[in-house]
Amino acid sequence: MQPCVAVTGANRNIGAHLAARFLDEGFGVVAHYRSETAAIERLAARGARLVRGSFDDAAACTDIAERLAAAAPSLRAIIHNASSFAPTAADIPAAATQFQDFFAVHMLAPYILNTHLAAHLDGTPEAPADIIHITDIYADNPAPAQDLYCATKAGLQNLSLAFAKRYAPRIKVNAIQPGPISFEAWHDENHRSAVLEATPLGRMGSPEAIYAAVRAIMANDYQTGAVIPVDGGRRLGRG
Ligand SMILES: NC(=O)C1=CN([C@@H]2O[C@H](COP(=O)(O)OP(=O)(O)OC[C@H]3O[C@@H](n4cnc5c(N)ncnc54)[C@H](OP(=O)(O)O)[C@@H]3O)[C@@H](O)[C@H]2O)C=CC1
Ligand SMILES: Nc1nc2c(c(=O)[nH]1)N=C([C@H](O)[C@@H](O)CO)CN2
Repeated sequence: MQPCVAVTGANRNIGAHLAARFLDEGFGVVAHYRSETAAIERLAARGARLVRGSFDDAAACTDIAERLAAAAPSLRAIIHNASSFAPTAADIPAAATQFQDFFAVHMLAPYILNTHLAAHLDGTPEAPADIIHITDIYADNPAPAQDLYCATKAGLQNLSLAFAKRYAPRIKVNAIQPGPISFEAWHDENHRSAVLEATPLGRMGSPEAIYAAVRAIMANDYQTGAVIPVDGGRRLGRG
């Protein structure tokens, strides 16, 4: 039977690329998504099983976890890719709402899904399964304008270390820290130029670079609790 991988936020960009590449390589895929997109329809047409839902609160995360478990009784890996990214709002009530939303998708959802799905991960001490959290280089060195996003990504990164201890030796738990893979529409030209100027490799990364890091972690049976930047050196700057 083909090994199966669950990917969250699989309807666009990096998540959609990860799911498509796992299908290319003959894995079964359970694709979680929130909004309908052409990319999620393409994954379904290629045989991916779909689980739709929004990580709004504990009840919603638990419901999604149960539907993921039903869709894939046996899992080789779970990739926590889903994420919300926005500058912190200027007023406190709006920022407080953002904080709850970022906490739910970046920390509560991985916590609940991992706790529910650990028994469905088909690892052994000799051949461990994988949980991979996609964090951000900003988890270690936050951008003040996105402080709430960064803080919850740092929380996810810390959960990676706790889960690495909790689920060893049957499951490895690692984090990947992307650098500039894509820009948001609200990133102006000055920001884009400044980011690339501060990136030693001088160019944007790609979703394929993240997929390569995912597959390298899965291929290494002696790596857990690792935090792996895939950022063109962006975290170092040039100075
Ligand atoms: N792109 C980059 O340069 C960088 C990316 N990263 C990280 O890499 C990962 C992928 O990035 P990227 O592809 O750009 O991400 P996107 O922002 O393009 O997509 C995020 C995904 O998460 C889903 N999502 C967001 N909030 C929720 C929620 N509350 N419940 C369920 N699903 C939700 C989105 O669904 P919907 O379509 O419905 O909104 C979408 O599928 C993320 O974890 C991101 O933080 C880190 C650093 C840099
Ligand atoms: N969920 C997301 N997280 C992040 C995104 C994104 O588009 N979605 N993008 C970035 C930035 O582009 C950054 O890497 C470059 O300034 C960070 N996180």
